[in-house]
Amino acid sequence: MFLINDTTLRDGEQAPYVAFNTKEKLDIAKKLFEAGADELEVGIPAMGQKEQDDLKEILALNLPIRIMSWNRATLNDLEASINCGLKAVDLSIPVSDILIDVKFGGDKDKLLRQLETVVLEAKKEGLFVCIGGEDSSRANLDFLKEIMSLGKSIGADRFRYCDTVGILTPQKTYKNIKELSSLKLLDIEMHTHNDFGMATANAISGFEAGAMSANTTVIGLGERAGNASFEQVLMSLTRLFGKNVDINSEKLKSLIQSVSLASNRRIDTNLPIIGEYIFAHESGIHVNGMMKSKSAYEPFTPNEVGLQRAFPIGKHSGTSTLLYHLQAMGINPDKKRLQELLPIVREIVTNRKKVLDSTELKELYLCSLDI
Ligand SMILES: CC(=O)SCCNC(=O)CCNC(=O)[C@H](O)C(C)(C)COP(=O)(O)OP(=O)(O)OC[C@H]1O[C@@H](n2cnc3c(N)ncnc32)[C@H](O)[C@@H]1OP(=O)(O)O
Ligand SMILES: O=C(O)CCC(=O)C(=O)O
Repeated sequence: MFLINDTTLRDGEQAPYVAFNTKEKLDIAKKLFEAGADELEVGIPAMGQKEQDDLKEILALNLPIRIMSWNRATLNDLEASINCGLKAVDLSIPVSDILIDVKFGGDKDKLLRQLETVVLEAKKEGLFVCIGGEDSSRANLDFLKEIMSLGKSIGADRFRYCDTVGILTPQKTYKNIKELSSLKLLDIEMHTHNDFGMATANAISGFEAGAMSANTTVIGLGERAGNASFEQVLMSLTRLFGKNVDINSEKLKSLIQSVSLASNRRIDTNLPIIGEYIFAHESGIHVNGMMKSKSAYEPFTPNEVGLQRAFPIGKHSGTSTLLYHLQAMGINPDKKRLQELLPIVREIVTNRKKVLDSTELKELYLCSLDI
């Protein structure tokens, strides 16, 4: 069982120039649940009253999934979470030498003592505790093992392995997670960043190596280049690894639109899983194949993600595309004429940088009959 713990409402909102209001947060939380998220990380109580009020409203939705907050591993942050009524917390602690220097003046003993105190307090309150290993990918593996052993001995439930600055590769992820997961100390959660475009691949690689869950964000929103994307991880798990999620395409589409609007980020037309053009087949050979079998050039169907298939009439079209459009308008064209039309279509499209619509094609075809 591999869980998706979505952090659109925490790390996603940390993306520069992004700020969600309460209504947007509630809408996104509901839609994340409906689209298949197993758990949600929804905010940072230490930010103050407004954030705490929002968190309470999200909890009041009573979604039947785990709702978590993000906290520094401090008693004050923990207290703020407890006061909100949260039953699950991520307690974050730096684990790489560079961040231990920055945040704990290099004092690992102090760090371990503080972590122990705060985890024990959280467990005393009956909370589910995930230890967030900030900057795990730049940390010494032996130190991670020490943190995980300590975590296990004091009752923590999970360790979040964070690729905080996004420097992992799938191979390195696999090696590190395999080594840590084989110790069977704590369940491991992947938290991957996209600085080199590998966040989703690294999350999946962690899963293959024994991690039990991954943080995601819708449209990959998040710090700097963002996080592993919810829709990419969800679809990869269901389509490539057989995870049993009933993806509701309408819900996915509506979730993505909500996050795009609330974050003021547009969705690239070629964005995997959800980009508007990812089922637009222009190349002649592809269209020819698609006319014979719908799975010829598609890894999954557009309706699974609420998109539509298209066959634009463009520079790379072949006669199959022209035939498809003309037949749809009740014309049974002469194949030789279609061959003659191809260079004309290419020239028009290249000159004006815009594909032909089917009416223009019809006119072109009918004109060619008059010549
Ligand atoms: C990798 C990540 O994504 S971590 C999550 C980061 N997210 C955010 O920062 C978004 C929300 N943050 C905020 O609203 C504010 O930064 C607050 C409310 C949390 C804190 O604000 P301030 O009190 O003004 O502190 P400020 O942000 O300047 O500094 C953070 C402090 O937390 C300390 N700190 C950071 N991480 C940790 C940690 N995991 N455990 C303990 N202390 C920590 C820092 O060392 C610093 O302490 P210092 O003041 O003694 O130098
Ligand atoms: O410590 C955590 O739980 C996550 C922190 C984070 O967002 C990161 O390391 O990128």
